[in-house]
Amino acid sequence: MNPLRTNRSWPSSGLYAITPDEADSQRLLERVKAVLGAGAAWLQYRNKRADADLRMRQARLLQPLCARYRVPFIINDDWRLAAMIRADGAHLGEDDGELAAARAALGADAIIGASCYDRIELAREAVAAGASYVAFGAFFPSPTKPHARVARPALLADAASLGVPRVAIGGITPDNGRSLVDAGADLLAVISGVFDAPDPASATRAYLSCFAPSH
Ligand SMILES: Cc1ncc(COP(=O)(O)OP(=O)(O)O)c(N)n1
Ligand SMILES: Cc1nc(C(=O)O)sc1CCOP(=O)(O)O
Ligand SMILES: [Mg+2]
Repeated sequence: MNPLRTNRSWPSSGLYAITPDEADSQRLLERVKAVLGAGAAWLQYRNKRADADLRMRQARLLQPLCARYRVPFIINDDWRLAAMIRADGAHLGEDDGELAAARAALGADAIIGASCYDRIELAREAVAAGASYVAFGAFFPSPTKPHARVARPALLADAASLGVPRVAIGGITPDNGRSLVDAGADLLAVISGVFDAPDPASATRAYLSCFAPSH
């Protein structure tokens, strides 16, 4: 496991829950509360369908909950929103702006993640530009992003020497997650497997078993 390079003491392994495109803010809050209560390590606020106003309101609703559970609160796509509300970090993909600009705005202690898809070179560049973690995927067919590029689990081992936590994403279930942890993933990032489940708390607990020592 690679520790996060920040002065804050955040966990650097476990379930990284990512919110779904939920318009009903109260329902979102209840489901996130269940997931954090069941032991998710990190939360990313992601809502690709919301306008800027709803994203701001939902982010402000979830932020104190994360603080209460001592779970880092990461904003997807929009480092300016993260800076405005003083979130714990931001996640940036290839269309989401310059990582160095996000680092300059958010400061040294922010968690800034970078999508690296199926490419180790992107991960090297991201770490050089100040990324706190690198994310690879999709490892399995993703109900949320059916056309995502496909990544090989061996990438996770290739990225070990980068010295930052490695996040795996894309179609991860409680049944296939352990194979990625065994391949080197520090965090498993999941949307549908957690939030489309009838009981997100028990789904969360099922993911945690991917990190338990095997007998
Ligand atoms: C942890 C994590 N990994 C990857 C992504 C995907 O980011 P991106 O490629 O920018 O795609 P969108 O999420 O913006 O659709 C992520 N959000 N989180
Ligand atoms: C947002 C996202 N990014 C991916 C990538 O490969 O970069 S896969 C993905 C969707 C993850 O959702 P689910 O857990 O429902 O498959
Ligand atoms: Mg993005």
